[in-house]
Amino acid sequence: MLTRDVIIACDFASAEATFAFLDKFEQEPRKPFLKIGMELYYAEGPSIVREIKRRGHRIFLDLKLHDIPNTVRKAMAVLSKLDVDMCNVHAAGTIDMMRAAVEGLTRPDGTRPLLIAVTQLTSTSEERMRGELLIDAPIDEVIVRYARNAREAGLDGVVCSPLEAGMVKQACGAEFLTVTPGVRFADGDMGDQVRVTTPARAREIGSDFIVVGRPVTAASDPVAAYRRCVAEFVGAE
Ligand SMILES: O=c1ccn([C@@H]2O[C@H](COP(=O)(O)O)[C@@H](O)[C@H]2O)c(=O)[nH]1
Repeated sequence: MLTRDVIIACDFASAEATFAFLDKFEQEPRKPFLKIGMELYYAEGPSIVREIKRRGHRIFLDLKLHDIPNTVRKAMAVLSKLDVDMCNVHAAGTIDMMRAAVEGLTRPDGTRPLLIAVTQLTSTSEERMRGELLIDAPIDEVIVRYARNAREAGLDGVVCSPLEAGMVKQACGAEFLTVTPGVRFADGDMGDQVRVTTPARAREIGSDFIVVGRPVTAASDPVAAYRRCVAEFVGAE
């Protein structure tokens, strides 16, 4: 059983900016769990993963693979050599693609990082999903269906909004992970996110991990913002 935690999205353009940010957390008793996304990984490559790991952080490598099964299997086999704790694919790639991802990610000794699937991006509204993507179903149904597909393919959980964490747990079981971006403080700016809620509400609904970027990285005091997330979502330890 994994313990509820806050994951900081390190959406920075360079290693230099990332380490300047991380240096602020030197005195923290807990080493924050970090997410490395496309921007930082494409800028710096695998060395940024190794260096952050060397500093003792857990890493969610958020590259959201979405391609034909053979390509995803081979790409995941490469990523399996990086010592990350969690990585992901898009559930829209189908059950076959997700199964291929599991195969590729599994190391010769049978171990692998956690693998989760993005359901519908938290920046997508039901209106746009129906109107632009021509997916003609309630968004909650789509998310639960993608979560069931991910579970069938052998994945460990999904990325969804915290608003959907409860229904995913109900459909797929309490152990099936919900990793949830789309988190804002009650007084915060939504930016490009659509399906959002607060860290406190995410905890009530049952999310396992909240992923928080700009509310922490763009805060005037990022450490205080991170502590606020931990206090609301994890509570007293
Ligand atoms: O559906 C998704 C999947 C991934 N993300 C990522 O999470 C963070 C959120 O950052 P904020 O600044 O807190 O909005 C970002 O790295 C996204 O790539 C997501 O938001 N929604």
